[in-house]
Amino acid sequence: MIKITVPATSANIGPGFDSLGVALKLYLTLEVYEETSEWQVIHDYGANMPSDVNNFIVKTALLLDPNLTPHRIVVKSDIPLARGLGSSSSALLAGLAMANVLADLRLSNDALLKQATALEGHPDNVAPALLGGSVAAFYDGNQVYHAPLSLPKDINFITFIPNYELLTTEARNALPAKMTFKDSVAASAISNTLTAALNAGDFNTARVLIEKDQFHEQARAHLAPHLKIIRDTAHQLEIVGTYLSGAGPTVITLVSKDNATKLLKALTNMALPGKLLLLEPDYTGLQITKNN
Ligand SMILES: Nc1ncnc2c1ncn2[C@@H]1O[C@H](COP(=O)(O)OP(=O)(O)O)[C@@H](O)[C@H]1O
Ligand SMILES: N[C@@H](CCOP(=O)(O)O)C(=O)O
Repeated sequence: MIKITVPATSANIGPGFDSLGVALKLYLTLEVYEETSEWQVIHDYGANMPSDVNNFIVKTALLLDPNLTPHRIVVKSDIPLARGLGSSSSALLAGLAMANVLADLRLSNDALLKQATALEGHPDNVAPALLGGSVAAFYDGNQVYHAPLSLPKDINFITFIPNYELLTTEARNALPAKMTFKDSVAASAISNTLTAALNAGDFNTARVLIEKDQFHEQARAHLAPHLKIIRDTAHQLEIVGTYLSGAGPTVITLVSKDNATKLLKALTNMALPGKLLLLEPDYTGLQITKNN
């Protein structure tokens, strides 16, 4: 049996639209069993998720090798679908990694990252899901340039996952078609300074900049009205560092360990419709193990 494990991811981290992301300790696992005459996908996502060759994971694997022999595979995941925690990237990477192993293609991580980014359209989920930790990345249509970002030691991600789905395609449709030159300069300056602050270990500057996105949050505010509510609640506790995770609707606040309990308690008392989790970064990324 081959087991592939892929972490969830939180993309953008505020102002790093389509370029910053972090892997989190929630996982999709794909177990690959015996060869079969047709693809069989065992999962508990419900009847709307295909269980045959039309399954997204199988379709992705077949893009890498159309002649792949069908297998029985089992998918289990703690990553909620269409919530802004990178479920599609985890499934996509699992499919690519499965094809890489089954067809013995021996693609490097860089080659896999390029394939995954080309399919996903942006590298901010697939790069940290593959490599672990936090990553800054840029895809020029040909190559993925990427570099690790430092995270403060003992950082926690207080994560509110609303009980409704929001497809990334829908949330991308809400984005403006254009930005002025002046606004683009300001928005990228914020993002650049955030990455420098994180790599310098200056969390006090970083957490303020995390809330200063000018690329996407405002345009998506109507799709995730709880972003403002959670940010305001955190501010009342003097906690700064709340952002829309990926395309939403999940909202995350980056906190030090001492602030985590305080914020969790306040948010629990508000009983917003959804799930609250305290997550930590995953520093390992995609893993493959083989058991005979
Ligand atoms: N494990 C999976 N198996 C098959 N398809 C998946 C899986 N995870 C995600 N998907 C597909 O990706 C879609 C969600 O992707 P997307 O809208 O980008 O949201 P997310 O923020 O969770 O990545 C799902 O509706 C489903 O079609
Ligand atoms: N940069 C993308 C990130 C999408 O992440 P997801 O987890 O919501 O798929 C965007 O903001 O559209």
